[in-house]
Amino acid sequence: MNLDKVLIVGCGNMGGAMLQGWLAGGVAPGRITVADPRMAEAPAGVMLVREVPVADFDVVLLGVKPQLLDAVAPQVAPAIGQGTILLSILAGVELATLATRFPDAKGIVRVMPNLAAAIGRSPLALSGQGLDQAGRDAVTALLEPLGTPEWLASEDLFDAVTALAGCGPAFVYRYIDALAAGATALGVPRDQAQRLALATAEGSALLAASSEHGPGELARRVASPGGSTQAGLDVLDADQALVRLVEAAMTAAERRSAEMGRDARGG
Ligand SMILES: NC(=O)C1=CN([C@@H]2O[C@H](COP(=O)(O)OP(=O)(O)OC[C@H]3O[C@@H](n4cnc5c(N)ncnc54)[C@H](OP(=O)(O)O)[C@@H]3O)[C@@H](O)[C@H]2O)C=CC1
Ligand SMILES: O=C(O)[C@@H]1CCC=N1
Repeated sequence: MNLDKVLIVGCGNMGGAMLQGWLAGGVAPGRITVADPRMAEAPAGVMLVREVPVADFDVVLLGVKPQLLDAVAPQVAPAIGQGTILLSILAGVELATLATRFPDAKGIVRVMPNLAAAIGRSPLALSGQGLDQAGRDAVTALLEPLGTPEWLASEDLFDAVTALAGCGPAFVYRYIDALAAGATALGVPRDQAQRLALATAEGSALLAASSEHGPGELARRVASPGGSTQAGLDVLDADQALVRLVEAAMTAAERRSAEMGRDARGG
């Protein structure tokens, strides 16, 4: 299946990151049209329009806020022909909700990426309806330049996966800031602490990604018995303090996704 012509509707933070990732990954700019009312300019070769054109696209990527679904759906519907696959990155909004707004789509796929799509390093969780294996394979191939697409066993996992893959970078950035703030409190100059915290996070993630060992074993290798790392880990691990805090944050994010989905369902 040939997914040649792509329309991005709403090219803000996340749609823009996907556009950047596709171009960096070698997708020809002439394949992509962007419909966004206020985007200042599109990268060279990408067509920028202010309103959704009446044309058949192979793929329409919906990149607006979930709360705008009902306002945008009538504008987008004319761009969806019998052969069009709709990709939605809208947090919370279910396949069934999308199907009522876009009944003509050949297939509908929810995608949960994150901002690292811009550098081809995003997880991309997928759940879809209406596509055969060839269609799913074509969607996977289209998304591969953005990172690591993987299909979920069930759409029921989507809000949980949103809390991880979609929101996750913000949680990681908070942790990097917390490392820097911790060092600043110990007297390290703020800008130096920020540099060291970022380099620590970058090196640790790259090492974990390329290591045969999991994060637990890597942490064990950092922590000499009775040493300074173990003293710090004892604080993070006491009463599962860090795990419980992160679980609470992810639960809140998951609930908010589900709530946005319910709001969109009722629209
Ligand atoms: N940000 C993230 O990291 C992630 C976001 N998402 C999902 O991505 C979606 C977009 O989020 P995000 O990129 O952060 O939001 P943004 O507000 O940055 O992007 C939305 C874009 O849509 C534009 N827009 C508004 N109305 C229309 C319209 N009628 N037609 C076309 N474009 C329109 C907005 O323009 P203007 O600003 O001028 O109104 C803006 O450029 C959300 O549904 C979110 O759930 C999913 C994963 C991660
Ligand atoms: O905050 C949000 O709702 C979106 C979904 C995942 C990341 N950003």
